[in-house]
Amino acid sequence: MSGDLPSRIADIDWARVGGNLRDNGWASLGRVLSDDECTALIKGYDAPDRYRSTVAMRRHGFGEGEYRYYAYPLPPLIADLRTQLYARVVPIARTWTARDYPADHAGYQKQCAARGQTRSTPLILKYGKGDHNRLHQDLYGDEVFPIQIAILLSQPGKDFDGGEFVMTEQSPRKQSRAMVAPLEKGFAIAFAVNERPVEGARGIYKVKMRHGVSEIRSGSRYCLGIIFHDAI
Ligand SMILES: O=C(O)CCC(=O)C(=O)O
Ligand SMILES: [Fe+2]
Repeated sequence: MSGDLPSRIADIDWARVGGNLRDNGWASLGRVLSDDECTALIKGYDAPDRYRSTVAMRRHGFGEGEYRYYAYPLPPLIADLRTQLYARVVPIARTWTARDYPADHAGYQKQCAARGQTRSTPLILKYGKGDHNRLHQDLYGDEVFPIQIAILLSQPGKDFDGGEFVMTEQSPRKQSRAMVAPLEKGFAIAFAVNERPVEGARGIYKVKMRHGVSEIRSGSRYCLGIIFHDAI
């Protein structure tokens, strides 16, 4: 892949992303990280001083597998991804909530801090054979930024099999809709954290979204999660 991170992010068709998010609650961003960047992040999984905590998913009923929250200050690549992606999704988030979110992530973090949310939320998840991530929403307090990003760090069909990124959407008076996002190593997806607005005949209503990962059948799968609100 070519170009530095700002040009890769600038090259994404953000109007299409906004349209896909509006219509389906998720959008592919295409390739955002190089193979080398993915591999370096995976290697960093075992460097404990990068992280503020490690979560064994089974203990909390979250599934099977493990994840780690990056500690502040974030590694430069993670910090750059978070601030640059925030600047692109914030106009979309404003149309979802009619809230005038700050234009830059530092400004938004101040609003999180004012509600007691100061702990970092970017995370790296690690799954082995038989692991999975139950359908959930990444809520870490009352302050919720409505869109988040995940970047797959491993290659399906080579590093692992199974382990698909799945989402459900629950609309009032309807059965749930299931969606599967195709991802490859270094590819990213933007998706709704908890709900998205839908324009109905009688005004706007909300549909509930959840995301998770189906069982990994073989190999190991790593994923980077970029959540824009901080945690209590
Ligand atoms: O491992 C995945 O693909 C999903 C990770 C996840 O739940 C997240 O990024 O919030
Ligand atoms: Fe998640």
